[in-house]
Amino acid sequence: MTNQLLNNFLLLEEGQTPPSETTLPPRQPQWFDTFSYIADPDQFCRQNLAKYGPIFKTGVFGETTVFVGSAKVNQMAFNGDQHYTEIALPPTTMDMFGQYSLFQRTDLHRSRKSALSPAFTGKMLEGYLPLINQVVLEGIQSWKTTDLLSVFPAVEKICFDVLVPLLLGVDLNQKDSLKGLPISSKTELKALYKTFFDGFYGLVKWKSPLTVYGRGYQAREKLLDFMGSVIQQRRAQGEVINSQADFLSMMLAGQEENPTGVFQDIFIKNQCLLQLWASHYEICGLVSSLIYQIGRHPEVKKRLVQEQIEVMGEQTSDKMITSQQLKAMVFLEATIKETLRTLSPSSTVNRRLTKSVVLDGVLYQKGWVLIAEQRIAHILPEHFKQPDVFDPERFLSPRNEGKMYEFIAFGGGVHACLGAQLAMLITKVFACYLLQLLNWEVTQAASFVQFPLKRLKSNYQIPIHSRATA
Ligand code: HEM
Repeated sequence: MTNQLLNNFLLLEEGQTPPSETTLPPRQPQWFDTFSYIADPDQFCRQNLAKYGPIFKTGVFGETTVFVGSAKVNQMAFNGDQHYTEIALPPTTMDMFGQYSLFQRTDLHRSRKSALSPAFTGKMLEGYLPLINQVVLEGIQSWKTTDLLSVFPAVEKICFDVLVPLLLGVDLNQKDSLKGLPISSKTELKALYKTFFDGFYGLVKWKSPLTVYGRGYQAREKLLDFMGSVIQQRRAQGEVINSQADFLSMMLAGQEENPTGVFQDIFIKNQCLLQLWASHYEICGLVSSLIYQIGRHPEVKKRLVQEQIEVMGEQTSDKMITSQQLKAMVFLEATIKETLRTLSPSSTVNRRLTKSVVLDGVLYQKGWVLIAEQRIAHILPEHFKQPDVFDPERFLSPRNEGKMYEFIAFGGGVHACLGAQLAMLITKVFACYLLQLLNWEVTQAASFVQFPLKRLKSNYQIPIHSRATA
C-alpha cells in the first residue's frame, strides 16, 4: 500500500489519541466558505494559500473540508481507499454513477480497472488513431475561417463525433448508424447525454422531471436502454468481434472469452456511458483551453509550428498523423501539460476520512473531507518554479517539473485517470491539425465557467484564419 511509503504517517484506530505534539490544520471553517469558493475558486485558493499555506480547513460544502495541495498530502489523500477514506460525493452524484462505476464499489475497483485498462493504452490507442485523425481533420476543415469561432461549441461538436464511435461503438458518420435503435438522431443522443451529464450535479435527490437529477436519471435510463439495443444489434449481425475496434468491442470480446467474468451486459452498458461522461467535457475543456493558451502566447505557438515542420516534414494534412510522429512532438506534449497545469478542466478530488490520520504531525480527523486541489498543487513554488508564468519548457529536461502527486490534472494513486493517454492522444491530434491549418491570436483575456468543470464560456469567440490564405 502506497502510504507505507509515506514517512511520518500514522493511522489512528478508534479511541486512539494522537501523539501529544500533533497540531490541526490552520484556519476555522466559515459559514460563507461555500459561497466564496463557488464565486471564485481560483481566488479562494490563492488567498488562503497565501495566508495559511497549502493545507487549510474550510466550511466548503457545509462541513469541515480540508484543502490540500502539497505532494505528500495529495499522496495520502489519493491512496486511502478501503483503509481510511471513501469517495465523498453527494448522494445524487453517487446514484448517477450507479453500482458499476469504479468509484462505487471500492472492493471491486482493482479487478474492474485492470479489465478496462487495455482499452485505453498501447495497441488499442494506436488502432483508434485513423478515426481520430479523420474526424478531427474533417471537423476543423468545416470551420469557417472568415468568421469568428465560438471555440467551446466548435470543439465540443468534434469531440462528440470522436468519442461516440470510440466509446459507444456507434459510428455517427455512417449513414443509418442509428437505424433500428431507440435513439434516432445524433441531436437526440447529444441532448440526452447532456441531460445525463448535468444530472450528476443536481443536488435535490428527487426523481422527478422537475429536478436536474431526476431528468439526468431518466436520461441515464434511456441511454442504458440505447446501449442495450446497440449490443443486441451487434449480436444479431453475428460478425466476428474485432476486440481492437472500440471500447464496446473490447468488452464484448472479453465477455465472449469469459462469459461469467467482469464483462456482463449490465456492466458493459454502464461502462460505455460512464467513460463518455468521464471524457467528453474534460477533453472539450482541455482542447479549447489549449487553443486559448496557444493564442495568448505567440512565442509558444512559433515553437509549436516549428516542431510540426521538423516532425512532419513535407507531409500534407491529408495524410494521417502517426503515433511515432506524435511521440516525437515533445514540446506539444509539454504545452498540453502546461495548459492542464494552468487551466485544468477538473478541479477537485474529494475523499472523506473514515479514520483519523496523522501526517507530519498534522491531524486529519475522521469525518472530515479532504480536497486535493489542483488550484493549489499547480501553483506551489516548490512544485513549479514561477508558477504564474505559462512555460511549457518546465515539463522538459533538464527541469522536469511536475512530479507524481505535484502535477495532478489526472488525479493520482489508486483512482488515477483511466483515460489520460486517450485524452492526450485526441488533444495532440487536434493541436497538430490546428497548427497545420489555422492561424489564430488571442488578444483579450477570456472568462471561464468554473463548475462542474473549468472551461471557456460558450460565447467566447476568436478570429481564425486559414494558414493557406494568411
Ligand atoms: C482532459 C481529460 C481528462 C481529465 C482532466 C481527467 C481527469 C481525471 C481526474 C482528476 C480523475 C481522478 C478523480 C478522483 O480521483 O476522484 C480521473 C479519474 C478517471 N477518469 Fe479521467 N480525465 C480525463 C479524461 C478521461 C478519459 C478520456 C477517460 C476515459 C475514456 C477517463 C476516465 C476516467 C476514469 C474511469 C476515472 C476513475 C478511475 C478510477 O476510479 O480508478 N478520463 N480523471
